[in-house]
Amino acid sequence: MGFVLDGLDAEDYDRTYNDRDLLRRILSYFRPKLGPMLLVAAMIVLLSASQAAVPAIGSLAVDAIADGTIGEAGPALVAAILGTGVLSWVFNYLRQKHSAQVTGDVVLRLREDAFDAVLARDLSFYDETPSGRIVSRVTSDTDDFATVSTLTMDLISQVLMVAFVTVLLFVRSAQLALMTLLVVPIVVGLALLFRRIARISTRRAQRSLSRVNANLQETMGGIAVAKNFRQERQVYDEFRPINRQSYEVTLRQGFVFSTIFPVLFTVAGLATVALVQLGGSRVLAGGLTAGEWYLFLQSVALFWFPLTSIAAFWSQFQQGLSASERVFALIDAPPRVVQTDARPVGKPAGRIEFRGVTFGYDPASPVLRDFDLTIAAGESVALVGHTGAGKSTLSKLITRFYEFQEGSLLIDGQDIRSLELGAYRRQIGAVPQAPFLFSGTVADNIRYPRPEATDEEVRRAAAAVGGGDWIDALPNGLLTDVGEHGRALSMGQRQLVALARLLIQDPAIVVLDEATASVDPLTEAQIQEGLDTVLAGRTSIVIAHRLSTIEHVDRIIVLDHGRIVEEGDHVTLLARGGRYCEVYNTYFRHQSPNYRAGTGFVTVSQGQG
Ligand SMILES: Nc1ncnc2c1ncn2[C@@H]1O[C@H](COP(=O)(O)OP(=O)(O)OP(=O)(O)O)[C@@H](O)[C@H]1O
Repeated sequence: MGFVLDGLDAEDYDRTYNDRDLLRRILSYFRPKLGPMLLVAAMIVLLSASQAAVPAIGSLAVDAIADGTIGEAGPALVAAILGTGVLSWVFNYLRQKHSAQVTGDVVLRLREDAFDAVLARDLSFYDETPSGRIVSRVTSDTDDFATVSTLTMDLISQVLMVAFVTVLLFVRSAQLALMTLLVVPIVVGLALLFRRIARISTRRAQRSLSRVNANLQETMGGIAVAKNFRQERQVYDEFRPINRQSYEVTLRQGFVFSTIFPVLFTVAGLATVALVQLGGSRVLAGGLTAGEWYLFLQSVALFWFPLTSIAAFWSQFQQGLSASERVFALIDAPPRVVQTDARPVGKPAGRIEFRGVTFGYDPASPVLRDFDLTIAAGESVALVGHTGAGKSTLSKLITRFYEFQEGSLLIDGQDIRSLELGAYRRQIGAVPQAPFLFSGTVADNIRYPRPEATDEEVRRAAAAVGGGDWIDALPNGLLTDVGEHGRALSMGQRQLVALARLLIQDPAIVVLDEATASVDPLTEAQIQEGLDTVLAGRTSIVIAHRLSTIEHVDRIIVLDHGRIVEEGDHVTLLARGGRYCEVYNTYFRHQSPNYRAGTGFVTVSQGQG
């Protein structure tokens, strides 16, 4: 279907639940609310009965007029109509109040479960799923689900009212009642047929909307880059087809839904004509009273009302059902990182061994093949190599953000899969290139891994990093507000905060992706000093971008296309003139204090590579 449906595929964790499972799942959310729901149900029954009483009283009035007894019966009938009006209002008020409470509670729990599931997802989930799509599952999808429960209660109420009217009609004339019921199978058949089509087009509409959300979210995230490169036009041009697609899909959904009404109204109109004809001839023949005839006409009209409103609600109903399906799929998505055991971790020494590890983001094209590497406890290792060599991939496996396909990864000789994941992660200090700071103060951010850390501990950690002078440079010291994502701090300051945070966490293993952005020499020196403090006594794996790091570490590992092509310390490797020297010439040479453009190249031996 070309453009209109492009990119509207399901997420790979999406699934289709059959109606029974979906219903069972939905009901499981309502079960804890059984008490208030029974109250709502009682109110619905009473409300429907009092509404159905109105045409019944009307038909008594018509009969009373016909046989001339309206004079005596009139006041009682008027009082009955008024009474049922007041009662309807009271029942309706109680129903609305309690059903709003039930729905609100259910959505609250559903949203908590969805958010909990999102937090539990592996990092691969976030790499693969645009955050806008996740946001729309947790927010608008749960809202759509709320609409379903409100609509369901409305529908039940209407259907009950029809049931009461039908009973009344049966009491007065079985023949007319049976005539009215004749149309039910036709309408139900049509509605069932329509249901399938509606569900498909609704699902597409939701996906297209979440594509719009995802695009907006990404744009906001990268707005600084877009503006810097004057790409506003291109960003807009990318948005337009996605927005257009949402328009087309929603329009198509509207068309699908609008087909049901003409069909239903036609059937309803034809059936009403037939019924009026049949019933009218019976009245003329004297088989029915005028009151029965009145009740019959009212019933036919009432009968169509819930049936057409089922169709009218169908779109929202379908929307809510497929929304709930999407939320459940998110909640049920199986984790990729699977632990086989939950052995206690304690304080590991920090020995890391990759044994024949094969891993690919897409298993069909591995990034690491049969990879072996042993890092001793307390050793500091720098990973270097051209972009895409697999440096970050190694760190993502150690942090257990991704699941490898073959081989084993041992921590202190124990299979990484057998460890208690939460405890293991607490022993891993991972620092990304651009450390993320949460809104709050510098102290809040340093305390992040251990909220119970005292002010004194926080102050000591900050002071231990780079001598602590950087804190004095902050306008409000440790109480300086870092702004959204830490934007109020310089890149260098953010890195210093991240290092102090590591000291509070006190992990056994540090995995650090060094920032590529250069900072001023003073901050650089503070960061270097901070690193020396933070890495002392811990196993560290640094994706190195700074000359001072590669000069200081115990061992440098040169990676190329997921393989180790050389290893050793800086001096030995430089002397060897191999692959390391190529990498050095490209990335590190210019950082030397003696660097002058065009000089300082290290000779690479022929035949290397
Ligand atoms: N989330 C991902 N999904 C799919 N492929 C990925 C993903 N992350 C990395 N890759 C691929 O895996 C390979 C290794 O990437 P990796 O990020 O480990 O390289 P790197 O050496 O850290 O590079 P850089 O220095 O640029 O960060 C690359 O070919 C990259 O395209």
